[in-house]
Amino acid sequence: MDSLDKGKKNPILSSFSYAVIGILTAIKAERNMRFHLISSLIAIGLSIYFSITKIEWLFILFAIGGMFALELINTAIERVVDLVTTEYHPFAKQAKDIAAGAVFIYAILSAIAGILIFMPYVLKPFQ
Ligand SMILES: Nc1ncnc2c1ncn2[C@@H]1O[C@H](COP(=O)(O)OP(=O)(O)OP(=O)(O)O)[C@@H](O)[C@H]1O
Repeated sequence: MDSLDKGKKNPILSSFSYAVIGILTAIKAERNMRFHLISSLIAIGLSIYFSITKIEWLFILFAIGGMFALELINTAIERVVDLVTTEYHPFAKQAKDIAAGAVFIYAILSAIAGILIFMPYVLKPFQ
């Protein structure tokens, strides 16, 4: 049995544990992941504080989950690019910048969703 066959006895459990290891590795290595973690905790805290509706929770949870998923994919792309070359290559630049672009678009959308959801709750006492 070589090292890649380890854990094949329970494939569901092992792929779950690899996924958790991947998430923890990215949180440890990537500053952006830690930023998303803190932002997510703040968003969840505000959602509980303002007792937002079920539909609003759905948007918040999809914003958080989507952001983490995209940042993980972006990190994986960065790793693969660095594995292929640490030399300057225009395709390496394109791959990293395009993946970063995907994260950026989702981050903007998530921020807009957050503002649209929380703003009315914040402004309510002043109306
Ligand atoms: N091998 C490469 N060839 C050409 N350009 C590269 C290469 N590696 C990185 N770059 C460019 O440098 C920028 C910074 O790359 P880096 O790998 O530090 O990722 P990053 O965008 O700073 O993300 P993070 O901070 O999450 O690691 C990239 O966005 C890309 O434009």
